[in-house]
Amino acid sequence: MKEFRQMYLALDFKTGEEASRFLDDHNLYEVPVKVGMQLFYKEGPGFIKTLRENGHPIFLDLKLHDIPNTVYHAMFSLASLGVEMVNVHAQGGKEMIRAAKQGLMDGSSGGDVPLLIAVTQLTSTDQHMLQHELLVNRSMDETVAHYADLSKEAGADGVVCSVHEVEKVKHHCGNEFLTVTPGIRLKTNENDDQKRVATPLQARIAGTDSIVIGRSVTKAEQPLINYQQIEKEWYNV
Ligand SMILES: O=c1ccn([C@@H]2O[C@H](COP(=O)(O)O)[C@@H](O)[C@H]2O)c(=O)[nH]1
Repeated sequence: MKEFRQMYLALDFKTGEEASRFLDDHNLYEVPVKVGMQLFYKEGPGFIKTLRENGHPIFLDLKLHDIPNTVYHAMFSLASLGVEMVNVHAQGGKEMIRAAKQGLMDGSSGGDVPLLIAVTQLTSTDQHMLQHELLVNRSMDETVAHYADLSKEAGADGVVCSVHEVEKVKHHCGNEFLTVTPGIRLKTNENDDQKRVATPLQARIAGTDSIVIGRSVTKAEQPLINYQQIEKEWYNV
C-alpha cells in the first residue's frame, strides 16, 4: 500500500470556473482536491483533466451505489481519468464493491489503479437517524466497523467514516486499511449539516489517514488562514 496522507479540499462549487478562481485567488496551487457530484455533473471529465494538468491530486467522490454490473462499467470509465481515489457506498454490498474494484483494474489498462474507498455511514448521519430513519439497530461504531469489514473482504482499500470511528475501523481491519474522514471543522466553525464532526487535531490524534475539508475553508472569510490553520493541526507543523 502506498503512503497516503492527504488533506483534500472539497471543491463544492457551481462551476469549474468558480472552483479555479477560488484556487487561484487563494494561491492553493497543486493542493489535493476532492471533486464531488455538484462539480462533476456540471463539468464532467474535462475539468478533471484540467485539475490534473494543474498538478492537483484528485479524489473523485461520486459515491457509486447501483447493481454490480452498472458499477463495474462506471468504474471502468472512471479508471482512466487519472484520479488517485474513487468511492462507492458500502451499503451496495460485497458483490458491488468487488465489481467496482474489477472495473477499476480492467479500466486502467496497465496504468495506476485508483484507490477504492467505501462510504460506511455518511458523516451527516447520527445515532438517532441510524435507528429511527434507517432502522439500523446497532451502534454507529458497530455499523461502521461492519461495513469496513465487508469492504475490506470485497477488496476495497479503505473506507470513508468519521474521525470517531477510526480507532474501531483500524482495530477491525488493520492499520494499512485506509480511513478518509470528512466532517472536519475548526473549533470556531459551524457544523452545518454534519453530525459526526472533529477538528483536524482530533483527526491526527485518532490516526486518520486522510481528511476532507470543505466549507471551513471555502465559506470562510479568510480561506487561506483557515486552510493554513487546518494544515498546521493536521500535519503538526
Ligand atoms: O460521509 C461523508 C462523505 C462525503 N462527504 C463529503 O465531504 C465534503 C465535506 O464538506 P464540508 O463542507 O466540510 O462539510 C462534502 O463534499 C461531502 O459531500 C461528507 O461530508 N461526508
